[in-house]
Amino acid sequence: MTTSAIAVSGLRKTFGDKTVLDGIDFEIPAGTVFSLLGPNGAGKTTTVNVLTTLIKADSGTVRVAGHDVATEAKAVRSAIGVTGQFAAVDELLTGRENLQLMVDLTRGSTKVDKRIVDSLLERFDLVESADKSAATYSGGMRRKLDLAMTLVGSPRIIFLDEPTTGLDPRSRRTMWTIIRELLADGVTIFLTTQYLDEADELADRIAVLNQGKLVAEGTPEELKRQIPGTHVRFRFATIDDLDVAAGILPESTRDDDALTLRVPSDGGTKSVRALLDRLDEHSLDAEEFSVHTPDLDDVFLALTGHDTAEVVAK
Ligand SMILES: Nc1ncnc2c1ncn2[C@@H]1O[C@H](COP(=O)(O)OP(=O)(O)OP(=O)(O)O)[C@@H](O)[C@H]1O
Repeated sequence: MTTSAIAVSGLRKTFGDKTVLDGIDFEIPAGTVFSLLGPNGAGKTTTVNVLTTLIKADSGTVRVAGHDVATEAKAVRSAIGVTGQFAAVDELLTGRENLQLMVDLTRGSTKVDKRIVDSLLERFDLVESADKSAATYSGGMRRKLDLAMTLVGSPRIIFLDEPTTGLDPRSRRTMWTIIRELLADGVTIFLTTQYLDEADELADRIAVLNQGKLVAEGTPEELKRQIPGTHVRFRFATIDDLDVAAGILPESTRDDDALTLRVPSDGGTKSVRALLDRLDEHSLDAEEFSVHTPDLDDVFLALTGHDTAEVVAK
């Protein structure tokens, strides 16, 4: 049985007369990565804050790890880990001391648990700086330390609010590897990010938040198929075959040099099969065919209404 780690229904939140979340619904199966995308100010952090019990929703139900965030906040808090945009690192302490403090708080004991601290320092590539004060850390090192601190209590659900913002490519990769390892351990991850390639790389499902509503939800592939620009490309053996095919598929555009036809399509199995059937009716075989989808940047721009014309023109 698949259980939902997080279930959100009819979630609304207003600040004064500004409606930030206007009735949103989603479910996240346990052991998956869900990524919430949206332009600045869309309400991503507000969503994270409601789900992690930091602020109360105006209406709707939110269950995290089976508990209601409004009435069972304590149970929710003990099941989750949160790494925020503003790292919870204490700058006066060293990296090692920050981690140790978290161990002490989590375990309710002052006994030094050197092994978990050392293994986290190693895992996050922080051994060399472990005994330097966190004030000397770069933004990226601070983020890594912050996530390491989140992992001390082995939470089953982790909220990562823009975990790689400001990280150099190598640190981003380290983060991605760690996120994948967590996933392999069955942890559920709620990820907000401004990097669409990150969502593409890591997320099982993506939701796009715009003006208080979820304007799209699906796997990265499903989202890419929804927007203009998706097409099927056929390559033919001869110019004669290309001529015939262009007659059969008048909606296509042809490239005589490459012997290819580009046919607008949602790229789904049904549509591709229908195209192949139309060629088959004329006993025409393509040498090869491929489905081309726009990348997530295109999806994001199209769905959130920014620069749609530019996307369509591609
Ligand atoms: N405590 C608050 N009081 C009033 N308005 C708020 C409060 N918190 C957030 N907002 C407003 O709610 C909207 C959504 O903010 P939120 O931080 O959730 O967006 P976001 O999608 O996380 O944006 P970003 O990508 O810039 O972090 C913004 O217009 C913000 O100004």
